[in-house]
Order: sequence, then structure tokens, then C-alpha cells
Amino acid sequence: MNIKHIHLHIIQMKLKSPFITHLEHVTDRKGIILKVIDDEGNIGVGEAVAFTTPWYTEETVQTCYHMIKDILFPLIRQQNISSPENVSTFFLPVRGNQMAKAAIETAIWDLWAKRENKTLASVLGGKKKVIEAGAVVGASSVEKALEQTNRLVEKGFKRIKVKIHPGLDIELVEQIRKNFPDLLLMADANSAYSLADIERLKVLDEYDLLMIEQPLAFDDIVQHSYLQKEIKTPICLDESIHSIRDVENAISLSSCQVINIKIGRVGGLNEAKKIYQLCMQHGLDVWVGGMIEFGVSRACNVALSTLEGIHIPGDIMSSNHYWEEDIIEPGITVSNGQIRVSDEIGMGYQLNEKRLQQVSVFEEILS
Ligand SMILES: O=C(O)CCC(=O)c1ccccc1C(=O)O
Ligand SMILES: [Mg+2]
Repeated sequence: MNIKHIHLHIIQMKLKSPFITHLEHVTDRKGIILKVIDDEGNIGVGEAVAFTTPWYTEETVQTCYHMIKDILFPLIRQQNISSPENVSTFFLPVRGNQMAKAAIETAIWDLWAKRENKTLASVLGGKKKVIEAGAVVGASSVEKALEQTNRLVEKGFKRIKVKIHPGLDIELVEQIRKNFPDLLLMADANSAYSLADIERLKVLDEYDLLMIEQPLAFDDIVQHSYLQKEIKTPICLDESIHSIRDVENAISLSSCQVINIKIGRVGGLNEAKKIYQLCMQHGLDVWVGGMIEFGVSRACNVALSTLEGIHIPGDIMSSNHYWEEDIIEPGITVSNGQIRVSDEIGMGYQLNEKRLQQVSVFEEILS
């Protein structure tokens, strides 16, 4: 397999309603959709999931664009790629920039699956035909969060993740628990706490949370291991995990019991799968995280979730949760908290070219 061109689109869409965390209010989403085109004209599609500002990780839409165009594409252009598992080896000279790497790598997986006439899920080794969806609540007050939770539970979601930070945490979790005693409820702090907040975190420990995601610093693994010894709620690492080595370190320090895998944050599907395998060997739970993404990345998340052993519902909602109209067709739908896995080849969905054009703010073909 030989990549001749990459067709890049920067797209922009408004969220139906703002997604609120203590770090950022996301109201407008930009992203990069790219098509990799091989020497026979076959096309694979990928998405760079970085945001416009570096509030979640250091990458941005602009850094991804630069990396893809000026650094990463030249490394794979006209190279003989024998399997999508090898793409990351071409990127070895480049430190970091996982989301930019993942955008190209996932597109090559899609292309590969299409060339093999198989689904992306099956080339990854996934067997599940139906996956569990999970919803995320990012709201500015207890009342709004309760309202959103209500609506999502009514829709059939069995797992809800709620964004928390000091000041919007204990009462929020207490209220949701009171209203939904049996709900699979988890909290994501996006690094809003420090070890000085241990008493507050011990209060949260009493609400039977499925897990607490990234309570401490975005680049920490050591302090999470101190915290995990003090609380019974399993810690899940998100921001701290960029590679399999980060997971090895977290395992050896007992820093967490759960890993949130985001394909973009770890540099692609090959690394994501290796992390999944390591977690299975060591008895850690894994699930697939979300990035308020467009349909291409979401389709990859669905495919990854088909691996056996990923039983915790991921941050995977329907296309119409955030968007009036997604860029894939058909849109991803959730029914009774579940997503039926597409049996179409590749990522399982087609790009909606008309919609892609509508939301493109810039495009370029690299040769
Ligand atoms: O994609 C979603 O539905 C939201 C998932 C989410 O919580 C999130 C969204 C953007 C950036 C970081 C995170 C996170 O998991 O911390
Ligand atoms: Mg998170």
C-alpha cells in the first residue's frame, strides 16, 4: 500500500448546546477530516480530534495541520506500507503529536479494511455486534446537570459520566445518586483537584461511583498512586496516558484501576489495541473515551469498542447528540443505550460529501 495524496479539510460546526467543563466551554468545534488516497485511487478517511486551543492536551487544530502537512505526510508519502500496524514506525522520528499521527493512522486502517473488503471492527479483531453507549454531562449547575441526566436516562443510557470540579461536585453527585440509585455513574474531573483536596475526594468516595476519571494533574502518574491508596473508588486515567509506556508505569505504581483509551490521545489504533491488550493481561478495565468528535472519529471508537473485554460503556453518543447534522451517513444512532455495529466495510459509514463541503472552512490536497 502506497499513499499518494492526502486531501485535508478543516471543518467547523456549532454544538447544539455548549459542553461545559471547568477548563473550557465548548460551543463551536473545529476539526480536521482527511482522506488518504493510495496509488489505485482507494480512499481511507480519518479525523484529527484536537481542539482549537490546548485546554485538554497540547495539540490544536493548527498544530495538527502543520504536523500532518509538513512533517508526517512527507514521512509516509510513496512509502510501501505493508500493514496499518506499521504506520507508527514511520512516525518514530517524531516526538508526541499523537492526535496528528492518529488522524493519518486511522485513515490508513480504514483504507486497509476497505482494500481487504472487511469492516474496521473485524480487522481490529473485534467480535461484538452491539456495543454499549454512554453519555456525558458537562453542565454549569446542579440543576442543569440533573435535567440533562434525566433526559439521557429517559433515552435509555445506562451509564452517565458527569464533569466535576471543586464547588460543583459533592452536591451534584449526591443529587444524581439520590434520583438514580442504580445508575452506572462516574465523574470526570479533568485534573481539577490536587492531593490537598483529599478530604473532598473522600466524601465523593461514598457515592458508589463506577470510577473517578483524572482527578489529579494532567501529566501525573505518581500522585494518582498515592490517591488510589486513600480511596476505594477506582481511579481512571485519561490525560496522563499517551502511550503503552504510560500504562506500564501506571500499572507498576498502581496509579489506577481503569484506563480511558482515546485513539487520538495515544497516536492511533495500533497503540490503542496494544494498550487494550496490556490492560486485559493485568486485569485493568478499559473503555473508549470521547472527544466531542465528528462521525469519523466516532466510527473508529465504535469499531474499537467491539473488542471483547471492553464492557464498560464508552463516551459514545449518537451523531445527533452534539450535531444538527453529522458528516457521516447514516449518522450513528443509539437505541436503548446501545449501538448496533455497522457491517459495511471500512469504518462502517460513508462520508456525507455534501455536508462535508457545507462545513469546510479550508481545504488542501497534498501530493
Ligand atoms: O465526547 C464526549 O461526549 C465527551 C467526552 C469528554 O468528557 C471529553 C471531551 C473533550 C475533551 C476531554 C474529555 C474527557 O474525557 O476528559
Ligand atoms: Mg476525561
